[in-house]
Formats: sequence, structure tokens, C-alpha cells
Amino acid sequence: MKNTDKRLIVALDFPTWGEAEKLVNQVPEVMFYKVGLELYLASRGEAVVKLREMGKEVFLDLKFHDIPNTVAQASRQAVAQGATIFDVHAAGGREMLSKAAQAVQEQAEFLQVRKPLLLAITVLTSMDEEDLKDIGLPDLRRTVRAWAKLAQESGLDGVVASPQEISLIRETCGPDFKILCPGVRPSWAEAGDQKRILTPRKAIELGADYIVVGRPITQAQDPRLAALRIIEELSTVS
Ligand SMILES: O=C(O)c1cc(=O)[nH]c(=O)n1[C@@H]1O[C@H](COP(=O)(O)O)[C@@H](O)[C@H]1O
Repeated sequence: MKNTDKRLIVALDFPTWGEAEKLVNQVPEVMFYKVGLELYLASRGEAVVKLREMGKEVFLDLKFHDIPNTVAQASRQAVAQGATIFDVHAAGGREMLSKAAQAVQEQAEFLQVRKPLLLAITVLTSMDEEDLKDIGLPDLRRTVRAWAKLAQESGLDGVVASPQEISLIRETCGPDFKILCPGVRPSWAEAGDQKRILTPRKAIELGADYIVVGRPITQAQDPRLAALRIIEELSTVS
């Protein structure tokens, strides 16, 4: 199908599978969807199965953050669900990250399935310097750099980060480390609760491998038109 771009992942933040399914059917050009906490729980995990049956790729965004054994075991389940990408929090630390990476490798070999990309959340795009100070972390860019480096040293494939930190992460982790960016807002959309944002084109130009866009598409009057405008914007950047 023309007019698709797998660098665009649409966040299906809906309270029922029915609403999510309607959106997916409205925008056949979008091939990659994010299932987060709300839809995963509302659909009792079925959203992932249904999207796979519809031929879509899934970013399973459950942001695991727990003791190393618990996260490793949950990671095995994420591999079994057929996600293309899933994530854990970098703040879980070196042992949690490396056990998760090891579990993904082992489980993919055991099930003989394609190994999903395992990404680490750095600093959430809804937080700014002030929010970080509140939780005792004094320097946003130093934190992002340290967490990205830790994720890479622990064997992860990449990070989830604000587009504003792409250059910093590229400098630190090199060209092959994956960077997935939420906090992406077309010039015509509202920021909402996102604080560290850039446009889709700018994010890709700076070196993002994937962008995640939710409400500018899912809450648009015409979601298909909104998605096509973003796909068109991306097509100008190779
Ligand atoms: O892990 C994520 O996807 C994520 C990380 C982050 O730092 N910021 C962030 O917004 N997200 C997710 O990306 C999506 C962004 O949605 P919109 O703000 O509606 O475009 C939401 O589903 C968030 O859960």
C-alpha cells in the first residue's frame, strides 16, 4: 500500500477495543500501533492479538519497572505476545535492564520468533527540569545521557526519549542505537500535557527511528486526514 510509513506509530489510547478498532479501520495507511496501559487493561490484552490478526505491528508500551526477576519474566511474556517493540524503565537499573535483555534473547530463540526491540524509557516527555528536581534529579540532559548509556551497556536496542534529546543520545550511543520519540506535535496540533516536543519532520531529521503520535490523530475530526498529513510530512525526510 502506498502512503504508509513505518516510522509513524499511532498511540491507541482508548478505553475500549471497539473505539481502537474503529480508528484502526479509519486509517488503513497506518501499519504500526502502540498499545499502552489503558487499552491493554481495558481489552485484557486482546488488543495486541487483534492488531496482529489485522496485520499490524505492535509497540507494547507497558513500561516495566520492578525487581530484575519480575521484569525478566514479564519480558518473556511480552516476547510471546508478538510485540515488535516493548519497553522498560531505564531507572530500574543495570541488573534489571540486562536481565530483561537476556530474557528477550532467550525467549525469542526458544519460541523461534523474531526478537522484539527492547527500549528503555529515559525521562518522560511530560516532564521538564522542574518536575525532575521534584523527584531529586538535578539535570535533565545529564540524566538522559546517563540512562541512554546504561541502556546500551546493558544490551538494550535503544531508548524512548523526547525529540529534544535525539542529538545528545546519538552523540552518546552512536548511529545504530534506536531512538523512539513520543512528544511529537505537528505545527497544527495542541501540545496538551507534553512539555518537551518537536514536529514530526524535525524529529526524523534529527535522527529519530520512530515517532509516536496519539491525540493529534486519534482526537482529530478526521483522523485519516491527520495521519496522512503526518505521513506526507515524513515523506520529505529520507
Ligand atoms: O512510552 C511512551 O510511549 C511514552 C513515553 C514518554 O516519555 N511520553 C509519552 O507521551 N509516551 C506515550 O506516547 C503517547 C503520546 O500520546 P500523545 O501525547 O497523545 O501524542 C502516550 O500514549 C504516552 O503514553
